[in-house]
Amino acid sequence: MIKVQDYRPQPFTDFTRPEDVQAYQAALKKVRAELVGKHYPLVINGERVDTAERIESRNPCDTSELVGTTAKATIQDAENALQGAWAAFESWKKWDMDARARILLKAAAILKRRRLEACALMSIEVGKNYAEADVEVAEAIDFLEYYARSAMKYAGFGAAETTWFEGEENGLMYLPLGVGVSISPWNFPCAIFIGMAAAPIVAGNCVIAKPAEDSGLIAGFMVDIMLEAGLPAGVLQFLPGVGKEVGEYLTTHARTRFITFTGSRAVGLHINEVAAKTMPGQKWIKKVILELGGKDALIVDETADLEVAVTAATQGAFGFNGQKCSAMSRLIVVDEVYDTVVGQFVERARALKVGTGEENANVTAVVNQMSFDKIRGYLEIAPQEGTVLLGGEAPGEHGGKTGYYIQPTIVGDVDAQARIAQEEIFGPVVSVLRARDWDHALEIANSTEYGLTGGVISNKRERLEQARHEFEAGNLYFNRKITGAIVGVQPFGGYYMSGTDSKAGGPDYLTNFLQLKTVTERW
Ligand SMILES: NC(=O)c1ccc[n+]([C@@H]2O[C@H](COP(=O)([O-])OP(=O)(O)OC[C@H]3O[C@@H](n4cnc5c(N)ncnc54)[C@H](O)[C@@H]3O)[C@@H](O)[C@H]2O)c1
Ligand SMILES: N[C@@H](CCC=O)C(=O)O
Repeated sequence: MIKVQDYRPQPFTDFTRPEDVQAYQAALKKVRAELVGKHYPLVINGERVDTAERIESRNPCDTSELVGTTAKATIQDAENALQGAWAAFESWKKWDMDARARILLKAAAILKRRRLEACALMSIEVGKNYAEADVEVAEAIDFLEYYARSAMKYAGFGAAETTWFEGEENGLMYLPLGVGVSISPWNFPCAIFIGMAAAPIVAGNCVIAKPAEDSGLIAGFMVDIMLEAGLPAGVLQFLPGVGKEVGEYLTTHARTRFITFTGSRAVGLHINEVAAKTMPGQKWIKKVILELGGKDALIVDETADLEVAVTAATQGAFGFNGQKCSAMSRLIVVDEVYDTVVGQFVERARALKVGTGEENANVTAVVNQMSFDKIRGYLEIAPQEGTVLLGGEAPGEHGGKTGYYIQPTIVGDVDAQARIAQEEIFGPVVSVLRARDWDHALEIANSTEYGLTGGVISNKRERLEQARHEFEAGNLYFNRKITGAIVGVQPFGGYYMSGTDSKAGGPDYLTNFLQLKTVTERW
């Protein structure tokens, strides 16, 4: 058995220290010199495979800048990746669990050394500011370290307990599923991309990883680290491509054993539907793991510490421009403190600095034209659905740079059933809802089809206990922000329309990618 010290999450960098800011700025220069402009081909069976067409990755904070390109996989590439992964599975499934875990631990060590480069690349590719990028790379390291250790629980015959039965030996063993496809979003393009690949891989599966179109470079960077760590050919196939093309091909394929998907509700539900249809020659029921969107609420009651409330609301709403499934997009405040809380929240948000990821602004540009247009659509209906207290405009430029800039926006007195209170906007736009009292606030919080994150700022113990049971959220937080789950500390995932509650970074996450076999021998 592998000998490692207990898992401890990575500490975050303190960017109030000038030396840490300088180190980050040096990394930005290094990345501009060495990674910007780079092209990442596909990786199939350990070989770099290029394609005639390419996917461009542009800086959302300055769309004139081409950050780099990836290959654009064809259907034939997807087929080759799938067949190659099944061939690799024949040997990978026989590796000892600790040998597989060692590769993740080595990848974590490499990423620790290249932490600043990964951060800087995300600042340029998706517009993360320093702290957001730093926390994400810490999470990526944590996923590798945590899943490597979790894997040990599932090694060998008898890994899960059975009851003694006279005259027989009975035992359970965990087996990998086979080859699966991992489809990831652009908003956590390092941590979620690698977490969704590393977990099935350490469990003995082979994975075709399809990154989001907007974040192929950081994904390619992570694949290079996994290969450098010693992952054998074919175990991780890197397949940047268009979701509707290669994603669709693989999710409907008879030889796909499992699909792990993180992204929008619409695409997730579509995948769930097509994956449920049995294709000719298919000999299993596909396993589908879905992590989808949210319409996450924070309740502030009249007993709350208002400073805690305003800080939690500001961080939860505007961290990475609200582009988190966990973002606070509904602030529910009881009438008695509504005006005070909302007034302070608006002032705090007004002070946020808008700019580029590289400038370390609080709020940067949203990821792409589609997001920009979608959010603009919500800004147009906002005045009919409430009172716009802050922002409300989408200037599309900042400091002379064209980019997908949206003003931090707060809309007050929104009805709980309004579209901006029900639909995921995925941008820096918050709906504030007035509740008569605590019971009404909880009722409003539970009035969407989602169930991802939620929070309560209150000093009343009975209410916190009630919320513990009745607030419908996969991740519930009291007296703090509702974003920023840490691997192993706050296993993450939602239920209802937010997903299958698989709890990434949790103690049972690897069982999503394992099947159990009972073996009995009569003596
Ligand atoms: N619950 C979570 O843990 C979690 C975490 C991060 C993001 N999200 C959600 O992700 C969404 C934002 O990410 P996004 O815009 O990249 O989502 P998206 O659904 O547009 O895309 C996600 C991935 O799916 C692929 N895809 C698109 N169409 C496909 C198809 N027909 N078949 C197969 N694959 C297809 C895309 O190429 C991309 O790689 C938000 O809704 C957010 O809440 C959820
Ligand atoms: N796990 C992240 C959210 C991931 C989705 O975007 C958080 O807890 O804030």
